[in-house]
Order: sequence, then C-alpha cells, then structure tokens
Amino acid sequence: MDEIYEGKKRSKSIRSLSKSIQSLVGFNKNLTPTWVDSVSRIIKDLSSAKLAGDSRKKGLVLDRVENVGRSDAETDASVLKIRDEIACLNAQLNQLNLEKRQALNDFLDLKGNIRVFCRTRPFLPRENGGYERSVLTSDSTNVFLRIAENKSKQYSFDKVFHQQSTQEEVFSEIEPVIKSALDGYNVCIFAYGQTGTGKTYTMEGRPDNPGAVPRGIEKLFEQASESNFRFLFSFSMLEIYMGNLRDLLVPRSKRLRVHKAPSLSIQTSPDGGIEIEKLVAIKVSNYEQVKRLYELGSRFRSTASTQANSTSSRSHCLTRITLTSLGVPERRRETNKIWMVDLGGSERLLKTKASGRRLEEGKAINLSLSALGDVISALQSKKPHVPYRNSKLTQVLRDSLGSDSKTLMLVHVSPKEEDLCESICSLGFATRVRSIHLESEEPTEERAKKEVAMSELLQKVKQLENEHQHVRRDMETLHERLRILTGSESLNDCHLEFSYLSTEELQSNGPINAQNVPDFSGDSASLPRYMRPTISSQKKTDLDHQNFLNTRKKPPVPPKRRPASVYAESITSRAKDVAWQSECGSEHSISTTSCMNWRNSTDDGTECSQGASDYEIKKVIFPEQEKSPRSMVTSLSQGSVSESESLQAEKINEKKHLVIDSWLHLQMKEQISAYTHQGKRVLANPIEKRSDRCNKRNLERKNDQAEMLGGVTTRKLTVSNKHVNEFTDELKLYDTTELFGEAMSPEKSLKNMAMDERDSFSVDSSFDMTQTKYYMNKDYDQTAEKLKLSPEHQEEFTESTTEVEVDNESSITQAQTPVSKENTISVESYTQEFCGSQKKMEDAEEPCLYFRRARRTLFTDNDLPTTDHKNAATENPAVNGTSFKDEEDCTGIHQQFRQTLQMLWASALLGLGIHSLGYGHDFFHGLMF
Ligand SMILES: Nc1ncnc2c1ncn2[C@@H]1O[C@H](COP(=O)(O)OP(=O)(O)OP(=O)(O)O)[C@@H](O)[C@H]1O
Repeated sequence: MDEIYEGKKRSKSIRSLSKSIQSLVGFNKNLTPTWVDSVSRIIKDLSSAKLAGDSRKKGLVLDRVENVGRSDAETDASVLKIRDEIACLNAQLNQLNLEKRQALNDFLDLKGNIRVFCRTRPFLPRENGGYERSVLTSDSTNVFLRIAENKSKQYSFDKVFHQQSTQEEVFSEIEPVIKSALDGYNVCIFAYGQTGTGKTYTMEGRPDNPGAVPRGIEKLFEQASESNFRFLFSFSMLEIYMGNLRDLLVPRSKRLRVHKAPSLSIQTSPDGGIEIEKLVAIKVSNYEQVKRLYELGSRFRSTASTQANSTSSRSHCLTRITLTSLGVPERRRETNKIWMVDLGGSERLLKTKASGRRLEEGKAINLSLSALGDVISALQSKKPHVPYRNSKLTQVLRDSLGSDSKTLMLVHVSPKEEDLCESICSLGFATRVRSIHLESEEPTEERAKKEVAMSELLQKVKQLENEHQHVRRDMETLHERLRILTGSESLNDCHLEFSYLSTEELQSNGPINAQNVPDFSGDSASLPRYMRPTISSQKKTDLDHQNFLNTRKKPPVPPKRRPASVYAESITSRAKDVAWQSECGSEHSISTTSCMNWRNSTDDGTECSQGASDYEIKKVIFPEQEKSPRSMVTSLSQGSVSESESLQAEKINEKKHLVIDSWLHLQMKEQISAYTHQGKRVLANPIEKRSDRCNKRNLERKNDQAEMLGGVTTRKLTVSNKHVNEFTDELKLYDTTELFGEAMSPEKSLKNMAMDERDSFSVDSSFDMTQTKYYMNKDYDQTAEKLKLSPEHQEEFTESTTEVEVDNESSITQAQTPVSKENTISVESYTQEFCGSQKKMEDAEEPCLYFRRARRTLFTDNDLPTTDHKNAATENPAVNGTSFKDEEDCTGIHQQFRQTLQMLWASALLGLGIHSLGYGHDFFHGLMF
C-alpha cells in the first residue's frame, strides 16, 4: 500500500516538475523565489529515488537550482569561497603526492634498485600429460632445484612465482616499479630465460590474459590521469636481431621479397642519455592506442620454429614508453623512459642442434645475454668499469640500468627434467645478477625487520592513494560548482590548475621521434655515417630553434627542451637500390655493422620483422619549417598542418587520433598483403611479371627525361609510379574531408604534395647523391643536385644544356621555382598517367626502344631535340611537352645497331676513365663517331 502511495507521489512530483520547467521556459515571470523553492523541494523528493547514492550529483543539481535566485554579490562570495577551497585541496593534493612518492621510493630502496624475480612455468598440456615430476619446488623467495634424487640446490630471489601464479600476481610485484616511472625514474624490466619457458607469456600474455606490458601500460595511464601533472607519452618498439636494431613500428614493404633494412644506430646525447637515431616514437594518449601499436609491433617480431619452441622469438624485443612532464621539480627527470624487454631465449646450442641461421641467432642471443649479465653484475657490485659496450642490448639500455634507475629481471625456468641443465644455467645467471644480495646476505632478524618496514610502507602508499582519490573527487565537485556559478566552461578538469604544459604541447599528437632527432633523412641521410652530424652537434646547431621557442608565449621551459610543435613527417625511401653490403653482424661487430641484409623469410624460416625494402623515417619538422597547408602525404601520418594559429589547437585535436589511426591503417593495409603459412608470415603480393617491370622502369626513365627537358622540378617526378599508385590508394582509404578539412581528390592531394612537399616524399633511391660524380659541368651541379638525376640522365642533362643553352637555362629557372604553372600541368598529367588507367601504362610505346633513342641524344649533335619545347608540350602532354625529332625517323635496324654501338663505345670510354676529361673536350668528341 505504502509502495503504491510512494509511486503515485513520485509520478505527481515528476508531473509538477515538468509543468514548472515548462512555465520557466515559457514565462519568465514564474521565475520567483517561491518557484525556486518549489522546484528544490520536488528535486529533494525525487532525490531519494533518482539520486540516491550520488550525493555529488545531487549537490550539483541543487546548486544549479539555488543559483537561479542568487544575487551577483552572493554568487561572487560563493565563487571566492570555492576558489579558496580548491586552493586548499590543491595544496593537500601536492602534499599527498610528495608523501606517496617518498614512501614508494623508500619501499623500492629497501627492496633494492635491481631486483630479480623467478617464475616457473607449469607443464604444458602437450608435455607430460600430468605424469612427469617437476624438478622445481619453491616458496615465496626460494627455488629448490632437484639436481639428483636426494639432492636439491637452493636459489634465492626477491620474489618467486610458483607454477600456478597468475598474471595478476606477477604484475602486482611489478607495479611499484612501473609507478616509480611517474616520478622520473628510468625503468627497465626484463624477461630472461631458456627458450620456451614463458618469457613472452609473462611480458605479452594472451588476449584473454594480458601480461606485464599491457597491464603496466594501462596502470601507467591510470596513474598519470590521477596525478597532478600532465604527462606526454610516446611509444616505440624495436628488436635487436643478430646485433642489429630494427624498428618494429615501421611499415613493412609489400613489394619486395628480399628484406633489407638499415640498422638503427645508437647515439649518446651530451647529458649522457641514450638516443636511437630515427627510431619511430608515436605520441599516445591512452592505453587503447598503445595496445594496438603493441599488437602490431609484436606481429613484426622475428620468430621461427625451433626444436624447443614452435614460435620461438629469435630476437630481443624492446618496448619503450617515454614520459615527459614539464615543470615538475620533484620529478627525477623531465623525460624518462620505461623499457620492457622480452629477451631472446637462451639456449644450449648443442642440445637444440641448431644449424645455419638458427645457430647464428642462438649465438647472437647468448652473447648479448652474457653481456647483459656482466653489466648488471658489475652494477650490483659497484665495479668502476661497467662493460656496456659489449653488446647492442646493453648499449641501448645504458641509461636505464644503474643506480638512478629501477631494474627488474624476471628469470623464467622450466619444470621439465630434460631442461635441468638450462635451468641450472638460468638460475646461475640470475644469481650472478643478484650477486650483491648474496654477498651481503642479511641476518634473518634484519631481514624480518626490513620486511615489516616494507609492508608498512606499502600500506602507507595505499592509504595515501585512497586519500588522494578522495581529495581529487572533492576537487572535481568544487570545479563543477564553480563552473555552474560562473557559467564558464571546462573548468572541471582540475589538471588545468597546475598543469605547466601548454595545451598545444600536450595535444600535438603526431608521430614524433622521441629524441626529436633532427632530419637525417634529407641531404645528410645520403652522406656516409661519419660525415653526418651527431645528435650532440645537431643540438648545438639548433640553438636558433630554441631562441625561436623562447620568444613564444608559453610558460617557461628549460632551454634544452624541444619545441612543442615539433612533429614528424614520413619519408619513404626505397632501399632497393641502396648497396648494403654488410651481412648480419654479431653482437660484437656492432660498431662496424650499420645495416643488415635480410634474407627472404621463406629461405630460412625466419619471420623477419619487416620487409623493409622501404623504410620510413620520421622527419622532425620545426616550427619555422612549417609552410602553408600543403603536404597531403605528410598529413597521412602526422595530421594536417593548420592554416592559421587560431585553428591549430583544434586541428591538432582532430589529428590526435588520426595520427595513430592512420599509422595503424597503413600497417593494416600492409598486413593484408601477407598471409600466414604454417605459422610463418609470408608476403602475399606476387612478384610482378618481368615485362611489366621493364615497362614500368622505362616509363619512369621516360618521365625523368620529360621532366629534364620540360624544366619541371624533379623530386616530385622521381616518385615512381608504384609510389604514386600506392599513395593514391591510401588517399582513397582515408576520409579526405576529415583529414584535410575539405573534400580533396587524391589527384589534387598528390598535386599539392608534389608541388610543395618535394623534399619529403618518396625519393627514388636510384637517384643517389653518391652519383653526383657524373656531373661534368660545375655550372649545373647545383641544379643537378636538386634534380638528383641518375647517371645517364645527368650525362644527358649536361650534354643537352651545353648544346641548347637557352632552353635549358629556362629549365633551370623553372626547376628552382617553387610552384610553377608547368609544375601543375606536369603533375596533373603525371597524376593522370600514373593514377589513371593501367592500360595507358601498358600502352607506353616500346619503352626499351625509347630508352635507346633517348640515350642517343647524349652523344650526337644531330640527335639533339630540335622541337621547341612549348610546341612539343601541346603535341605530347604526357611527357610534359617534350618529344625528340629522331623518334619518328629512327626506326631501321641499322639505326638501332648504330645506337647500340654508340652506347657500348661510350660505356667503354667511361670505363677507361676518359670521362674525367669532360664531354665537351675535343678529345672525347674525337673518339666518338
Ligand atoms: N605461466 C604459464 N602458464 C601457462 N602457459 C604458459 C606459461 N608460461 C608459458 N606458457 C606457455 O608456454 C609456451 C611457450 O611460452 P613462450 O612462447 O612465452 O616462451 P618464451 O620463453 O617466450 O620462448 P622463446 O624464448 O623461444 O620466445 C606458450 O605456449 C605459452 O603459452
């Protein structure tokens, strides 16, 4: 009965509320204190049913209602009061943070900066069917290894996880170390152990049961969101395969089956930090983004089937999260990093009977693991010399291992008897790593005291965390009330109160190079390594950028900090033609091996990390390099560059997710072209037919010629048809409206790109800087360098310019003009040609013959183009207004034979070194026909 009455009363209240609201909306005269009181009463009635348990919301609703009848003076007083309360809570929050940090650090100090855990894996269903006895038993800190029937060996660790330990249990011990990263510590977490003992399981886990890396990253974001300060996160992933560093976030090539890719190099910054040149780092703002990137990177790892593990990792996989938080003096560093490393499995090569590549991989892994053991052991025993340089692994991790960092090693062992020797080795290694603990093993009493202290500290940390959360909630409520009172927007984020990072800085979310390495991909990239600037020298020469930054209206940041608007753009370089000679080097050949030659995955069964005939470089763009909205290609990976400062924040916001999405999209697209065969990734795209390749190659050459004689800026034209087709496909996949703010056709995008982004888009590596030695006339060096012509084209260009002075002078002028009409036409025609029907390409007239004719123009006066370029343009727009007179005449076998002979003769002369005299030299002409 009561319930029915209550129900009727509630519905009546709701009816009268809706009437009241209608009257408020319709007739302002109803807005009286009496009305406000009645509405308040109704809401109070309702609150028991609707708002029960949510006092915060209720308070806010009442505030809203009560605020209606308030005078300005009352509102001001309330606002002041709330602001005071916020300030108090803010101070309280800071105090709590400090205490929490202190307690956590004390806790970690007691535990030791380098800690070693051990995890024993359970028997797998396929292994023993439940009959075999485990050789391992354990308690919370000790492992007992049964080495004979009645004999066991004991190993002690900071923590031991038994066979039934869950991923949560393991992570709960890792968590404090991850949290300390928010305080600016560098953190390094390793999974070490024999192959097949569960390293990847611990680090990566399974989709339904994630491991330490996903959990750690999730926790990191969670903690960062609860922190007072804003953090900027970036994500990178690489592997060390046979002593070479490979970026796992670089899109694989779908074109070539031969895997060639450069090895990244390691550099030391002036402050002793380690920087990896050209390593892609993607700004991330939430766990989901990282998860997707991580999944993607993991798929590109080098794995192979071995006797010990059907999906054995053949490399060390390193995942890095870089954290930046400015203006936080309590933090150890402004920028620090967390490395999570899934080491390659140690293996006894005699037992695994590995041979060939598997043997080499095993050796490389064992060597680097041994080097890692040496380093950690030296650090533990505080030796004056730490042998970092003995492997790439320790070089990369140099600044994250040591006294000012937190290191955690998880040693994995197998319960199988047949793995006893490996288990002894692994446990021995872990003991060596933990040597300092053993040397100064405390008495039991001391140890017990320490443990009590540690558990108290841990409890204190938890209690402080709870308080912190309460205070934060109160603060959010106050901010909301303040917003209601003042009518202002977006004050509900209490971070804004004490964030020192500018919005721009925090929002800019393009792929960056974590080290903000300046552009190596331009001219300097083509220089030999020893001629390239080092990170230190680049930093020195970047003072101008810093000055620029300092003049910007931003909160003070340390002068060494990079500009906020630094972002990266993609440059795809074809690695196909780069003559990489070096074979995979071992860990000990690191200083000399700069790149590696990947074999076909199908050859040796290794699933290489990336096809890497193309490798993508993140080119860092500085604010002053920003130009008009132009780069459509760049936009694909970094978001569009805004047209005006005022729109920038908005646009950056837009690109926030686009960056990750487009990056992932690109990756997905690449993956579609691969399929898995017997657990191994095999590239699915078929090799082109020989005839097609010939056609395409010669068409490219034809385009280059047209471009030279038509005076068109070159780099856009060196874009091969493959690149353009691929790029156009990509444009189609994206919503261009979303990307660029206006509907834009792929062709138009390409046009813009080609006009303005010449320096950053696919430069055919066949046009290598090293080939500039072919230039014969120094007057044209500059232009030739701009044009980056292949040798034969350079020769042709030089010869042509000598003979047809006027035309080619104009060519040069045009080549140096940033945007010319010819450019537009030319790009359109090329776009049409490349992006248009395939048929057109197939129909290209006998490309090989064409090429021979073109070559002829190199050496004979009468073969020089006599047609005026402008006229030619109308005759044959497809080649940008260029045609050769002898194209029509030159048909007979005799003629072809003559040309061939000429070519051979000229090649012979070049081979003899006569070219050093110069083509213009009489002697040279005398030798010609
Ligand atoms: N704690 C565990 N619980 C259940 N299954 C496990 C556990 N540890 C490992 N496994 C299983 O054992 C197998 C081998 O594990 P995993 O691939 O992680 O080994 P690994 O040490 O990374 O090997 P490698 O060094 O060769 O890459 C996998 O099938 C994995 O699911």
